[in-house]
Amino acid sequence: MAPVAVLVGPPGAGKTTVGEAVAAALGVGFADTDTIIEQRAGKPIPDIFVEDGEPAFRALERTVVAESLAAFDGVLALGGGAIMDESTRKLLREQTVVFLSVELADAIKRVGLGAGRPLLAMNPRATMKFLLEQRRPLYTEVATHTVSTDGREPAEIAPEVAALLRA
Ligand SMILES: Nc1ncnc2c1ncn2[C@@H]1O[C@H](COP(=O)(O)OP(=O)(O)O)[C@@H](O)[C@H]1O
Ligand SMILES: O=C(O)C1=C[C@@H](OP(=O)(O)O)[C@@H](O)[C@H](O)C1
Ligand SMILES: [Mg+2]
Repeated sequence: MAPVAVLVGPPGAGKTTVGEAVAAALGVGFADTDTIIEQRAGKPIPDIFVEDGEPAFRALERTVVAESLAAFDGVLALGGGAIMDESTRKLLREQTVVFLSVELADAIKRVGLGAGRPLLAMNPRATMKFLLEQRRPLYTEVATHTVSTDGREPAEIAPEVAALLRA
């Protein structure tokens, strides 16, 4: 079993929002690894970062992503940093992976002051700029499809993603 598609991209790309709409359009299930992580940990992501530290979050994320890739057959959204892990990138080589791209201006507009995203809690703009530059090659490496989201609404992006998955 494998997901119909895996959505990757930076925070604010719309993985969660667009992913839900794509799954609905295709009539398949939707899952977000961040939600599964929160269920497993029994607390929200910011609390995991503060109480257990980022390495503990990344370890749980690696496990949840691997399990979901093996067992889930709908549309799967990953957290923005999941692709930092080399073993995760390796697993993604066998998957249909849609990179939702977003540039700094729109990403910042969408995540605001970073509420609920602990990495962006301080200096959201500088941090986002760094994350985008550091991760862009990794998103590109794992992507089988790339869809730009800048200046576009989810209502326009989701049908485009659904269409390319049907093709
Ligand atoms: N294309 C878009 N245009 C405008 N706002 C968007 C778009 N995609 C997502 N959003 C909004 O941006 C915020 C972050 O979206 P989300 O789906 O959580 O992104 P991700 O999961 O990639 O971090 C949400 O408030 C969402 O409603
Ligand atoms: O970019 C990251 O490292 C993270 C992105 C978040 O997911 P979204 O990309 O859905 O915001 C979430 O997994 C966590 O806060 C870490
Ligand atoms: Mg998300």
